[in-house]
Amino acid sequence: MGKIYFNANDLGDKYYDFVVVGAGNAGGVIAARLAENPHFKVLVIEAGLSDTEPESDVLRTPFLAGLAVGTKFDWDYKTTPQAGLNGREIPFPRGYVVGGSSNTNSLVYLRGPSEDFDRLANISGDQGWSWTSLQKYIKMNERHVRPWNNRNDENDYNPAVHGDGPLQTTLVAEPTDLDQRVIKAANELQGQFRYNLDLNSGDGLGVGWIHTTVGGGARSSSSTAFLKPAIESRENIDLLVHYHVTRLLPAEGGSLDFRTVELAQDASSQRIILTAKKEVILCAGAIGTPQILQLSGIGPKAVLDRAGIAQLVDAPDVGRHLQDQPIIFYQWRVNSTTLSSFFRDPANVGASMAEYAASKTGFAAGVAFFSTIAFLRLPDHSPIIKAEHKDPAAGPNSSHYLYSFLNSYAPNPGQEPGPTEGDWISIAAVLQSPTSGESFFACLGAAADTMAEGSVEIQSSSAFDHPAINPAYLSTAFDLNTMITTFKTTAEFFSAPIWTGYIAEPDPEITGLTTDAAIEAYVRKYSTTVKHPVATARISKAGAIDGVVGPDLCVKKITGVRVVDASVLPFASAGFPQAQIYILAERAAALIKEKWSN
Ligand SMILES: Cc1cc2nc3c(=O)[nH]c(=O)nc-3n(C[C@H](O)[C@H](O)[C@H](O)COP(=O)(O)OP(=O)(O)OC[C@H]3O[C@@H](n4cnc5c(N)ncnc54)[C@H](O)[C@@H]3O)c2cc1C
Repeated sequence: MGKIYFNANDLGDKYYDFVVVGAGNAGGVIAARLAENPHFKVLVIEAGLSDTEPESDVLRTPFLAGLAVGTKFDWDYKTTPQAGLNGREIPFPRGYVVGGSSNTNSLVYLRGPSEDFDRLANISGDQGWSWTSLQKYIKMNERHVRPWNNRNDENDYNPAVHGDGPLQTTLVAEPTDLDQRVIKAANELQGQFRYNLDLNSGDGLGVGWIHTTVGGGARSSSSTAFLKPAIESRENIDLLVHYHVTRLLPAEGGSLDFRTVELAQDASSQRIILTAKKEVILCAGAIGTPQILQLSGIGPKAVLDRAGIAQLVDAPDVGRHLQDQPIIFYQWRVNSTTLSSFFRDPANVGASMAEYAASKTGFAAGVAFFSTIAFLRLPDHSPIIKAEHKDPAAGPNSSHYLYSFLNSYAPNPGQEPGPTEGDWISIAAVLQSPTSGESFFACLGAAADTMAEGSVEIQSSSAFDHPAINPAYLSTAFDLNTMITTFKTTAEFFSAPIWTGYIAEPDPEITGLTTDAAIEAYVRKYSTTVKHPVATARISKAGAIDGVVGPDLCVKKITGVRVVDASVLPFASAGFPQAQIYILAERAAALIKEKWSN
């Protein structure tokens, strides 16, 4: 068995071939796969907490997915004031825990269009990143399992596109009336709203079921599926918890080999130095990775100068090109019962939690309030695409925006009833109807692509100061137009016969959204983050002067360091990033193993 350390001094004089920085979505996969070679010794260093800490039920219970935001398991970042959002600074969650954001996210597992991966192959000049080439990594990573109630879901997905990997994914256990209506509306409307049997097939357009990273009634994360099983079964992998990697250090003598990491528990504690024999693999995510590189003197000169860090390597794209999409909710009152009535009575939620605690079954064992999704495109001759002379989608079969349908009320930040901090009961406060005795449902609208590019920049030379995170939301005409379209096309979707008599009336604020100007005002007032940041250490072709890593994910201009996480993805994903990052990590691990196996 490997060991889990909470004190770096206990590592003694151990040596490691690989030091993996960050035990998140990618880091767990990289570490576990490398440890499959018994000749490799692997250390994973995680800044955040153990995922078995008290209160970690919030991580494991599917019903509570997303509620770790703002708790001790969250980095508690905020963006800079966003001009496109009326100057608001918005919370920018990231998992601060073993498992990283794969342990705190909303569980959606959707790989996105094959064109996203083919674009990655073209940008990097390595066809190994294409959808077709990646199939074996997709299949070795993920496995479809039935939901907790063993519902026969055979007609709701395509088994041929799923594999036999450790990561478990599942469909909704008890589809609701709303879910069934969404699928029926798709069949009635066809066209861009056509039903898509399995949105994980590489066909990323249309309306279909959401797959979630849940198995056996609990979250399946990179910790539970990869890292922990590896530590429990192998001698050659250790985990050091609650230590920040504060920077990478170059080898002595002016070499640009950066296989030495400096770490510490907090700003004032002793610095510890470790050197990887083979490689350091940065898996610290789209915020942590550019932060570590900049702290190490690898980044844009102006940013490093302002923070008082000597530039060792000119790498202008470190921290640049940050992409993340805006998201918003629209609500309608319905002539039917949705979960908002269920949530209104805390006794219902209490009973479900008790059942879950006893047997991992029941309502809390699944994601019951958003189980369907639509991936849609702007019209081919959209004036906004013409005006921009550019289409940010990866190709003609990739979406520009998406809807998800929530079987409950869902307020935007600042709308009532707002979330209360704290335990699981808060979800009832968030999702119940605002008016007693009535039922609501909500449509989540989000951009799938964005033209905005922001930045992550360190503000000081301390690894314990948060960097400035500027996603530049709604800073382009394209992004604004896309968000306005998310609302306008709801009318088209709700024109399907199945909705007749179901939708009673829009929420009062939605009633006023009759002009583009009114929708723009709503979108700027309420949009927040979809929480999918990428591209802050972008991949590019070998030898290209732009980008941070080459096609093998090694950091350009230096030796000894690779990056494997969301930061290398060159553009916002038209799917959901966790699936793409799992796939990226599988192939990256294979590349690393291949390099060092002889
Ligand atoms: C609340 C929320 C909901 C989301 N919902 C979804 C969803 O439903 N579906 C989906 O596909 N995606 C979702 N995402 C996004 C998705 O989870 C992330 O894009 C993905 O998990 C990022 O993977 P990663 O490996 O790049 O980073 P992470 O999984 O974030 O891992 C980075 C790890 O590095 C650690 N770290 C950072 N800095 C240091 C340092 N200096 N030293 C040591 N360790 C460090 C972090 O603590 C973390 O554990 C969501 C994200 C959040 C936060």
